[in-house]
Amino acid sequence: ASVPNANLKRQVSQLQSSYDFVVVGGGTSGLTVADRLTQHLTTKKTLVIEYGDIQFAPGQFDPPTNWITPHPNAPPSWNFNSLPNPEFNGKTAFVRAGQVLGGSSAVNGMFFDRGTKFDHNAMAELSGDDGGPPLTKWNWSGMYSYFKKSVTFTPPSASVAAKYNYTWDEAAYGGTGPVYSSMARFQWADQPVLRRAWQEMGINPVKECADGTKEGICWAPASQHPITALRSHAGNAHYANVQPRANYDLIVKHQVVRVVYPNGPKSGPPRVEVRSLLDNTLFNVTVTGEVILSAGALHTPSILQRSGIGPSAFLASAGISTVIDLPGVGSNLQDHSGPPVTWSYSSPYPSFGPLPSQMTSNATFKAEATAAFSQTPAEGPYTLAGGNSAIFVSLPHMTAQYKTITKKIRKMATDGSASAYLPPDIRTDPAMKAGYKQQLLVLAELLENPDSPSLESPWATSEAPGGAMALSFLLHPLSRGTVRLNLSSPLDQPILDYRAGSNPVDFDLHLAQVRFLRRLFNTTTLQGLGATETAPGAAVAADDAALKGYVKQAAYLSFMHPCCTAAMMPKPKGGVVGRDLKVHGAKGLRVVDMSVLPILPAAHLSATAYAVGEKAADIIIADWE
Ligand SMILES: Cc1cc2nc3c(=O)[nH]c(=O)nc-3n(C[C@H](O)[C@H](O)[C@H](O)COP(=O)(O)OP(=O)(O)OC[C@H]3O[C@@H](n4cnc5c(N)ncnc54)[C@H](O)[C@@H]3O)c2cc1C
Repeated sequence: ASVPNANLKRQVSQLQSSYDFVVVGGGTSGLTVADRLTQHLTTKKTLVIEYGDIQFAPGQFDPPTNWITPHPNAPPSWNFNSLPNPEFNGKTAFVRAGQVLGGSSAVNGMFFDRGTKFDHNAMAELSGDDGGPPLTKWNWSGMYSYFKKSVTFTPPSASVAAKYNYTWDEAAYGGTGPVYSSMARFQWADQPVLRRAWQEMGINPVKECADGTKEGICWAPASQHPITALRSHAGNAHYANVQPRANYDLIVKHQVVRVVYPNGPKSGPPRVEVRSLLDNTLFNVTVTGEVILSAGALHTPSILQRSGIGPSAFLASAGISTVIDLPGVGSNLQDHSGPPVTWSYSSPYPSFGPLPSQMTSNATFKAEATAAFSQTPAEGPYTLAGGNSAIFVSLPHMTAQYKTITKKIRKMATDGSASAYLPPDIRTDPAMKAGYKQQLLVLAELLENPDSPSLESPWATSEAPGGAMALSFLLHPLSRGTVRLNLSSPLDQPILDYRAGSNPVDFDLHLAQVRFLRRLFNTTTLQGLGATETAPGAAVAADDAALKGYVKQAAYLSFMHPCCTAAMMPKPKGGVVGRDLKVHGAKGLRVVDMSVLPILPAAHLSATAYAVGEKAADIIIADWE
């Protein structure tokens, strides 16, 4: 990585006496906002305060890793283990978040897709869209231009496109944003096998999945440079590659503890209390314009709670005086989750080649892969990152019984029984109940829509230890978890209570997904290869209770997409921010990161984090210009 040439500070003494804007967290959304603010509001000074350091390479999937290498709970990532999930036999969710300049975009799988127009229209409905100014509309038409703006897309060469049958539509792109989006120049040998099998299951290839519709088989670009295939992330795109700007300061290895309103939250902006990770000293940054919280879905709610903004009962238990009682802070946690189906082939798997296991088992293959990546343009397995294809399937295309499921959801929403599934400490709160009811009604509509995917199965390869697998992602979960401060150590990572499966309808959805994916084993392609199902197995799948047992045992409870912990919904619906992203009742304080989504989209989240950052920047610039 190039050495950053903007104004890097490592000591508090190097900071200016006050800033117009302080962005808390130099991650995916935060650096997007900081870049745009400093570019357009040239007389205003912006400071980014980042917990991690500048540590750009290697990220996950970058050489010299073995394609997927576990990271320790240390920079550049935080690892979280959630509280045990009783509905999943006490299993914990393993979640990771970026702890580095660039945030999670610097460590993620680089799968670079977008949600659907149905997702974003649903979010707009939940945000309380009442026909206000276009800038604060969060429906698809209010978001699409920001998805486009945030990236520069480079189509694959004709030969690469022909080799892998890549399809795309440049009309979905056309922006010149500093984040690169391009197609891999490599696929593992079994990739086309699954693609053929999915088509035999009636899942049709979609030419372009980034234009608001994506029900079918999708190619997604990766967030990587089109020639070098190096990871493109917020740290290099929105900071290191920015020409020096006198109004753009960054301090790294400092933790924002909280925001402080000395005269109450109506007389903002607040000052920002910061802790040096070098010597543990505390100091305040004076802000004259706004504080923008962009610490990600797991840390933004922690900062709000330490600031006295959150569920008052919880704050009282933590010994923190309530500044604003906002029960939604950290109370709407969602993530993608689900079990795989697995199989083996009668002939030895390596009749396909190459496969990812060769990265660890064959030193020559790995050396060749490393050399290929250094070519111009880069070639080989390292250009694929975590993979760039997936199926996205709607509930009506998975099961004829879909209306039984959506009827159940509507019933529990309208008769009020659903509130029993909310986290215990906010369960009786009228605003949280009203908001959850609306979320469920909106989700029932999404789940019923034959064009709105509710299952994703991503694949770069089906190879897995001991055989082959296809994962299922529950794209629109109904269960809600919490992020709460660790009372014995409130400056540390917060406590995550995923509460996976607390709404029982999530199991109906998991069961429908597994049963649908098992149809793979009846396809001519997999039968022809002698595929034998290893899990869950026909006997288990035939029985609801047994299959539920399998889901509990085999599910991954996080696919690293935590969100929605400071939801953009009205205050009487349990929301934390309005459509202008301002925290309800707090002057000079906004949230701009994946916390603000009210529900998960049918997508991995980084493209959405950039688009939200771009849109937020325009909203803030319009307010201050
Ligand atoms: C391992 C992994 C794999 C993933 N795979 C994909 C994928 O393939 N495709 C995809 O689209 N998405 C993927 N995601 C998700 C996606 O990258 C994130 O959802 C998105 O980048 C989040 O953006 P954000 O701006 O909300 O937060 P982040 O980008 O995480 O930024 C938050 C920043 O705040 C900093 N911070 C936290 N607390 C403080 C504090 N108190 N003071 C100062 N700074 C603080 C953090 O260090 C971080 O830099 C993955 C995520 C992970 C972790």
